Amino acid sequence: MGVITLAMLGSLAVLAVAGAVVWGQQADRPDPSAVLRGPTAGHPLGTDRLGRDLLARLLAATWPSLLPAVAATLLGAAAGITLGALTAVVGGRAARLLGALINLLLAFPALLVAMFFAALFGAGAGGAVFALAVACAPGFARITQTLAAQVAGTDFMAAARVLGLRRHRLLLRHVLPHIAEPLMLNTAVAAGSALVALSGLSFLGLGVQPPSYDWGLMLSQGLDRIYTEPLPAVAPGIAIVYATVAFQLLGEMLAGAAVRQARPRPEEEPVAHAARADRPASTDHVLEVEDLRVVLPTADGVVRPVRGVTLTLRRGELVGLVGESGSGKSLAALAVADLLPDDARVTWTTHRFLGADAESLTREQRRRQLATGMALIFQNPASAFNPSLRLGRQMTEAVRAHRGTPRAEAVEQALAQLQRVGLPAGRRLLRSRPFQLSGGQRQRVAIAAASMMRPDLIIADEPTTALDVTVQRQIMDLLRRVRREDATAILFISHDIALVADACDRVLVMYGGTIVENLPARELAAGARHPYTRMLVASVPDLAADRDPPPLTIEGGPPDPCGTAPGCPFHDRCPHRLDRCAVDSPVLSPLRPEHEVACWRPLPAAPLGGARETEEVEK
Ligand SMILES: Nc1ncnc2c1ncn2[C@@H]1O[C@H](COP(=O)(O)OP(=O)(O)OP(=O)(O)O)[C@@H](O)[C@H]1O
Repeated sequence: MGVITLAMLGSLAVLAVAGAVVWGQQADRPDPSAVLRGPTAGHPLGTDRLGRDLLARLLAATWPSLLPAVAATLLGAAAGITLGALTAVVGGRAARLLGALINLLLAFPALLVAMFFAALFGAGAGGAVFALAVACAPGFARITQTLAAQVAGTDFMAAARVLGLRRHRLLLRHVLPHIAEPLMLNTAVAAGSALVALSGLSFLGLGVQPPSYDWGLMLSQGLDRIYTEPLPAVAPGIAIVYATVAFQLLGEMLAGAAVRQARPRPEEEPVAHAARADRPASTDHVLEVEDLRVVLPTADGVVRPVRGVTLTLRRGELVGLVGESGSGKSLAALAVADLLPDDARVTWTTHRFLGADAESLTREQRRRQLATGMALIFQNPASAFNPSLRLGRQMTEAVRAHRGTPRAEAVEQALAQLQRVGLPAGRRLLRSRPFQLSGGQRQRVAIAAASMMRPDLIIADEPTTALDVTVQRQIMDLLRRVRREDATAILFISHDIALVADACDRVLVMYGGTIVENLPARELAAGARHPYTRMLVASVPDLAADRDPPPLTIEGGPPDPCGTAPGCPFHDRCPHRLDRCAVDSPVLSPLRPEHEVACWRPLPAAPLGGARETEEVEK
């Protein structure tokens, strides 16, 4: 498509530049002896009423046909984009007024607007260009407004506003660069439409006026004798279609290039989705995942945020997943829930949920199994709910869709769940919209909604991080209640080591996309054997502890998620590393029942005094 598009655009560009120079004289030379001729060898498209060669006129008209179309598009785009983008940087009332103005302008059909203004500005090429620019500006304003609205709410815009950036800087530096790509595509496509519209205006006598001419005027003049000589009308029609298709293809090509740039193909990895037959399915195991890997394409190459995660969750078990930011906790969880974007490459050797291998299910069976068996609770309860829908509808949606539960029964179930999470005024709540609730209430509703299907597994991705400390404990207690009463397994992702140690049964410690230690939560403080776990625990500040020396910090930074270096991911930050740590990757191996570690040199168990003492003893 790229080659064809470039060939078409190239031919138009050559004709536009050379057409008037090469064929201009011939196009304007009258021949009284050859008036209104049909196609002959000398005049392949025939002649007009002054005996001028129509092929020469068609080729010479490339420039006067294309230039006004491109000019009108650029003018309309500049006006529309400015209008639309302003809605993102001006304040509330001004933005609403601008929005209303855009809606008002859009209410009139573009061609009617163009005809009105063409008549107002006076017939002629200049008037037609301005008329068309006015007509296409609202379309650009609308798409820009929509795109800019997505940028307006971002954190970086908020930060830029806090920094006191002026509006034009916000516009030029933050808004326009983020939405430039779709606008360019739109402009290319709009140029084709502008050509058709301008030709239409010339056809109607509102555009180019004789003795000037463009394809639209030639089409109009050829129409008089279309039944006797079709070519004089058909040929300019074909020229208009040809140029319009070239502009449309340019838009398609730019769109394709944008998508490819955003999603380069991830490298093929030799990991197959082959289930391991040597591990029998266990009904006690809700989830069994082995060697889970995620590869994500980005503009700078592929990242490998999850690099061989193996985890098992038993029924009713509350398992904490901890690790520093960027270690791949969320992506591993989303991969388990099949919620990663389509371009993510997810592989595993075993993925068994509720005893069924993922490969043995059809797409539809798997979708249904995940929808009914698994629920997710996200960090930000504000974005977990659709702000425009009442909570009742959102809470009952899944049971009604997947279980066919009648509405009244679903509402009763929702009320019972709300009661259980400590929100007794259920009926009023079900009629509320998410923004009417506090963060803690919303997270309770999220837990109630997650429990509606009585799922076998709840993945809670930092459900307490956005809440204050007292509410955090309440939410944690709720999750424990849910798992106790429903025997639901819970994977609890958190940065709060103390909370995890206190509330969970087992802790998985993640570093650099792999699980480096799996141990009972009660042993986290004193029994951790991996140096990273030990340092992670030692870096947690304790209100009761002596502040001198200050809490430990782990020197260095996390491994590059794009890197492919061998060895232990923690080796360059590890004070206990051996030579082999840089070259051999340790695998998660049992030290004793219920305790696994991926380390070539696990530390000795710490004395009862805790991790900090061990660090000091070792130093
Ligand atoms: N859509 C994405 N495209 C490319 N890289 C991504 C994408 N999402 C996440 N990453 C990268 O993958 C790595 C792991 O991200 P993930 O969100 O799983 O970390 P995390 O351990 O959950 O961190 P946090 O505790 O801060 O939420 C990070 O380096 C992140 O930058």
